[in-house]
Amino acid sequence: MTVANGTHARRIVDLANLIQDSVAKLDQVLIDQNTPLPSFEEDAPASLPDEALEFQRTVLDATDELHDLLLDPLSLIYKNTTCYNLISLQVISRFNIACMVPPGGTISYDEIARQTDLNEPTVRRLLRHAMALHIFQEPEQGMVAHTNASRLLRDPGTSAFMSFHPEIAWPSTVKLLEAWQKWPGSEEPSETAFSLAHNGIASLYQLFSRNPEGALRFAAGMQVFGNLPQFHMDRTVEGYEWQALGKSKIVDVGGSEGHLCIALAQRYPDLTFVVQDMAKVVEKGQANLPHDLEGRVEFVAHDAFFAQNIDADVYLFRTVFHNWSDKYCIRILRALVPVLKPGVKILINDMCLPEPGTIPARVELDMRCMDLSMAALFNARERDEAEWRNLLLEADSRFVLKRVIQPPGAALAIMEVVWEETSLFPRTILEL
Ligand SMILES: C[S@@+](CC[C@H](N)C(=O)[O-])C[C@H]1O[C@@H](n2cnc3c(N)ncnc32)[C@H](O)[C@@H]1O
Repeated sequence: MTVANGTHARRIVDLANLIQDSVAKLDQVLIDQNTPLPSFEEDAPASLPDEALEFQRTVLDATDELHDLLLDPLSLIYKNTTCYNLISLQVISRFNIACMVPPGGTISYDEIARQTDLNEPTVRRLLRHAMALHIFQEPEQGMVAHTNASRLLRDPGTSAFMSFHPEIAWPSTVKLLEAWQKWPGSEEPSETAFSLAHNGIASLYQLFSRNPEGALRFAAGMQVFGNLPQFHMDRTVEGYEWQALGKSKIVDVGGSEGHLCIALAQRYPDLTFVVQDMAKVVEKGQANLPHDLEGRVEFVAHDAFFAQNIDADVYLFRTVFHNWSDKYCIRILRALVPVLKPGVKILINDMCLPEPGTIPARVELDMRCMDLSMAALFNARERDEAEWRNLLLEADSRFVLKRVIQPPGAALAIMEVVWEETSLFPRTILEL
């Protein structure tokens, strides 16, 4: 039971004090750096200075917890049942409404309606809904202006990033229960909520192979997704002792167009890289490689399910395994075996789900949403430490998870796995 001076009562006061203290420190950084205060205004800065990020995180976590603590449970349930945000966001991105609103100016609902196939009352109700999310504002009756968030949506990549949930994730997620009931326990990437929602199109990859324009838009959106602070590549670049690897060769399996390897190569001159991905992807990466990295970053088309044929000191997998069920992850891991020697490292840069309630709820919720998203799209999952250990053991007991590094502020952990040949029960690719 909670009494007025009991645990919960103290918790709200503790949280309030923490918020006050952290806001004061954050404010001091802004004063010292002569940076404008956070606001929703169109010209407000898109991010806080690096020195303020730790205080920002503390305030966000504490205010969220305080907010939820002060809601009565019925209101907490009500808050979490909303399903309407995505409809206004879908319309904004479908009609590219952010580009209709002039920077620094206004446009009427009527004029926006004329540029879409919607009528004025519909546009008004949708945009007023978005305004309650701080996307657009109505500085005078009937006129629409930007906030800093809506102005960001003028950028095609940001618009593509926003459209992913209303256009792809949402229709799939509403089919998740149906998919689980239709194909209980399935690990197949074609037996998914996504395929139910997209008239039998087997996977996201198949959808994009039929729709190259959609594929480009998705790629642009994913690039912007990578700018979210918790997914930023810098967390990986700074979060591991890359320097201590000395003169090492790293193969980045499923490394896309090589953005991580390029960032690592620029920062750590002793390292060399091979980026492996599908042929079309690596072709693009090769074409865009900065000249000064030629010879240090190589691109090779390689299917991760086929036996690895490049000898290296480290095999890196960044957000690759979360796209696959255990069955397929095991195949990818076993495909490495032919080239592995004792001491070779496998670095897995992917989420390592926390024990429930051990990290701020806001951060945990994002991770658990990503887990459900992987289920809906790929029949895949995010994994906790025990699940990672089981997966590695199942693939081959010589894969030994040595460390789970959680870089500060990062959603993705860096899991250091070492190939050890002293194991009692080695299993190799030959047993597949
Ligand atoms: C979620 S993305 C991660 C990309 C990159 N590692 C990063 O962190 O930005 C997964 C990548 O795996 C690649 N991929 C998918 N199937 C593959 C396969 N069979 N062999 C090699 N790469 C594959 C995709 O093309 C894509 O670049």
